[in-house]
Amino acid sequence: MIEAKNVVKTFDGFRALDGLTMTVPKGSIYGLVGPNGAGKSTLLRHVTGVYRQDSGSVLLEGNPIYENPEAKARIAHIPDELYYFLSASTRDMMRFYRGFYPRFDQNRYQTLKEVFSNVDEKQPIRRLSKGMQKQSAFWLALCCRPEVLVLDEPVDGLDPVMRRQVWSLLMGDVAEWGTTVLVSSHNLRELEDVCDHVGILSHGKVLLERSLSDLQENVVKMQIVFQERELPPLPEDLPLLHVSQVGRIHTLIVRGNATEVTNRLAAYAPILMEALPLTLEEIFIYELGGEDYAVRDIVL
Ligand SMILES: Nc1ncnc2c1ncn2[C@@H]1O[C@H](COP(=O)(O)OP(=O)(O)OP(=O)(O)O)[C@@H](O)[C@H]1O
Repeated sequence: MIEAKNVVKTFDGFRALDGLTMTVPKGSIYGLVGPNGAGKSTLLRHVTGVYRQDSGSVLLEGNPIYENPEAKARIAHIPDELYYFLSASTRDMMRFYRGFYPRFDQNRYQTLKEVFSNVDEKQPIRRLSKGMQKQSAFWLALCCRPEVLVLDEPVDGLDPVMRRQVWSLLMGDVAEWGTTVLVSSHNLRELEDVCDHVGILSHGKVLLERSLSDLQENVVKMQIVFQERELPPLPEDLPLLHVSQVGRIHTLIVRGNATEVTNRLAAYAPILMEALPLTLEEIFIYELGGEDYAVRDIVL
C-alpha cells in the first residue's frame, strides 16, 4: 500500500501539493486524473522518492520512501520526460537496472523483445522516436518486476495497438504478481477500462478517491416514461443528483444501487423504465456537483 498523508510541497512559495492525502491499495491499478498543473508529476516524484515533501509523509508499506534505497528498489517509474544516460541503449539500461532491481527478470527481457520488436535494443535510446522511447521504457520497467509501478502519462505517444499491448501486459502483471500500478493521466476515458481505483487531483489536493466498484454501484441513471408527460412528485428522500427531460423520456441520476432505485420508482407505475450504468466521466461530474470547473473540464 502507498500512502500520502497531508503532503505539502512548495516551490518558491507556491504550494504545488497542498495537504494532499491519497491511499493506493496494494495490487490496485490507481488512476490519478487532473488538469495541467494540478500536481500529478510532483506527487509521483514524491512516491518514487525523487522529491522530499516539506511536511506530511509518503510511505510504502508504512515506511518512508525518500532516501530509503530498500523502498526505492521495489518501485519502478516511467516519468513524463524520460531520462537516460547519454548514448545508453536499451540493452545498456537493461544491464544497469539488472544491478539495481533484485527481481530483474532476464528471461522476460528476451521474451518481450518480440512485443517491442521495432525497438532496436542496441540503438541509443535518445535517438529513438518518442513512441519508441516509451516502448523501451515499458520494456525495461516490466523486466524489473517491481512491486509498484509508477507511470506518468504512460501511453502518450504510443499508437493504439501498442497502447493495448502495454495495458494488457500491465494488467497481466497485476493479476499474476499483485503489482500495484499508480498511473496519471489527463484523460479519464483512457483510464476507465483499466483502473480499479480513481483519484481526482486539483490544485495540489485529491478531491475524491474511490474504487470503481463503489462508484458504479452507488449511482445509477434511470430512463423513465410515465403516463403523464410531467414527472410525478417523487419522494423527498430520493437522492436525486440530476433530472432532465427529452420529449417524454425523463433521465434521473440517482444515488443508490440499480435494484433499490428501480424498486422505489416502480411504485409510480411508469410505462417504461430502464436502469443504465454511468460512464466514469458522468459519475465524477455528478459526484462533484460541478463545483470545480477545472475538474469538469477534465472529465468532460
Ligand atoms: N521544479 C519546479 N519548480 C517550480 N515549480 C514547479 C516545479 N515542478 C512543478 N512546479 C509547479 O507545480 C505545479 C504542479 O506541477 P506538476 O508538473 O506536478 O503538474 P501536473 O499535474 O503534472 O501537470 P501536467 O498535466 O501539465 O503535466 C505547477 O504549477 C508547476 O508550475
